[in-house]
Formats: sequence, structure tokens, C-alpha cells
Amino acid sequence: MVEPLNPDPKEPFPPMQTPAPGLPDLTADTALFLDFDGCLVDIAPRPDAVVIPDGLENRLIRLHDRLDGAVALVSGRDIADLRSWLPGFPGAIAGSHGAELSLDGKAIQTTHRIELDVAALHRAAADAVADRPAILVEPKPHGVAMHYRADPSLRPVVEAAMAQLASAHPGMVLQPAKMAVELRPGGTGKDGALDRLMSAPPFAGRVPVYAGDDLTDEAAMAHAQARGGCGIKIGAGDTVARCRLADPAALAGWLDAVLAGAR
Ligand SMILES: O=P(O)(O)OC[C@H]1O[C@H](O[C@H]2O[C@H](CO)[C@@H](O)[C@H](O)[C@H]2O)[C@H](O)[C@@H](O)[C@@H]1O
Repeated sequence: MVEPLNPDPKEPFPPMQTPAPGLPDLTADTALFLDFDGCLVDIAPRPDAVVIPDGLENRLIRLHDRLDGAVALVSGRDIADLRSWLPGFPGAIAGSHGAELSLDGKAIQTTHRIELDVAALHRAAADAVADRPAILVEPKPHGVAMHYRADPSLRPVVEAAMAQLASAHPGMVLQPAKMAVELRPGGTGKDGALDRLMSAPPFAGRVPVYAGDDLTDEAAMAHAQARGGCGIKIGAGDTVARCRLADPAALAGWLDAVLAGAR
């Protein structure tokens, strides 16, 4: 493990910092957690336009074998969506910001049950911005996302529409994302997802390493570090993570080096 910049490993949310370039060892007692958009795949113009890099699925399968199954995907996307992109990944997945969990790579549990007519929420979101075709409304099984990537000047429109929806749905909370705002069930979050995964085999008792690129990953990286592990920020921007890699290609290169036995 690299020398932590934060001198107090008990501090759960260390201040924002520029992480050291060193990267953790991935040893037999590591549990590896990987975000999807902006981490395993480059950000694309639309959620359905991501491109799976050559070799990604094979890399994940080999890591899963190397770490005796202790590799999980942790995403804001729902599990069915992730499986459609990576159908051969055999490991655990936390989806919908932790509202869904599949420990065995098959059955999906809902971790947070709230009173929500999700179809009505999707309709309300679509109606709210019906006069703005550049805004993409992404219906999700446990919430909704609104994207302004096609026209960043529409950010205030999206923020206002989503704030309005949040006030009409008290069980839901706003989640800022990259060129998007989401509504997710209150009480969910990637830190909680990490905690649940770390309580179960084959993750329990291991040291977590978490790689992610977005605001939604910060709490999970802080949580991994509070457990004695390491966060790896993918890309630019403030972060609590102690380590950084430039982009998904750099992460892939590092993971390939780990698999090849070098670092
Ligand atoms: O937790 P993640 O795996 O990083 O997922 C977070 C959200 O990612 C997706 O949106 C983001 O990626 C899109 C494709 O690159 C991009 O077009 C969009 O602007 C980004 O916000 C996804 O659509 C969301 O559902 C995820 O929650």
C-alpha cells in the first residue's frame, strides 16, 4: 500500500487533496470495487452510447479469478443495464446507487424500499422538460436522471426541474452527476453499497480498493480509505482519494500490469 497522504487513517472524510501518484498493491487480501461510467468506460454523449473497450470483460473476469471473486461493479446504473453491457462479468454488482445488490451475480435484491410510483415519477420528469428536447430523461427502476450534456446551458433548467420533482417526492434525494442530475431513494449511496458488500463473502475481511470518477464515488472512496484501503480517482477534479489515474485507459493499463504480475 502506498504511504497515505492523510496522516490520520481514522478520519472518515479527509479534506479534499491532490492525491499521490502511487497506486496500491492488489494482493490476495484485496477487494476491488469498480465504478462503470467514466471509470471502466469513457463518458459518451448519451448513456446508451458508451463503448465497451476491447478486452474489458476479459480483464474483469481475470481479476475476478485472481481475487477469488472479490471484484464488484458499483454504479448509478441499474444492474440489468450493467449486465447488458458486460454480460460475461460473473461477480457482484451494486446498482442504482446501491438501491440494488446482486452478490452472487444472479439474484437482485432491493436494499431500500420506499413508497414510490416510479412510472408516475418518470412521466412527471418527461412532462417537466417536454418543451426542451435537448434534455434527456433517463427512466431508472429506482428513480430518474435528467441529462443536459447535449446543451450544457440547460443545466439551470434541469436543476430547477429536478428540485421540483424532489420536493414532490420526499423519499427521494437529489444526486448531482456528470452533466446530469438524478433522483435516487434516500438512504442509498455507494458508500452504503460498499459497506454491504464488505460485510459479505468473498469481500469480508479484505482491504477495499475503490476506483471511481464522479461525485457519487467520493463517499465510497472515503469509506474504503476509512477501512484502511484506498480510493483511486479516475480523471481530474477534487477528490478524497489518495491515488489518481488519468482516465479509463490508464486504469485498464494499470489493471493489466497487475494481472501480468508487475505494477
Ligand atoms: O456510477 P456510474 O457507473 O459512473 O454511473 C453514473 C451515471 O452514469 C451515466 O451517466 C453518465 O454517463 C453517460 C454516458 O457516458 C453520460 O452521457 C452522462 O452525461 C453521465 O452523467 C448513467 O446515464 C446514469 O444512469 C448513471 O447513474
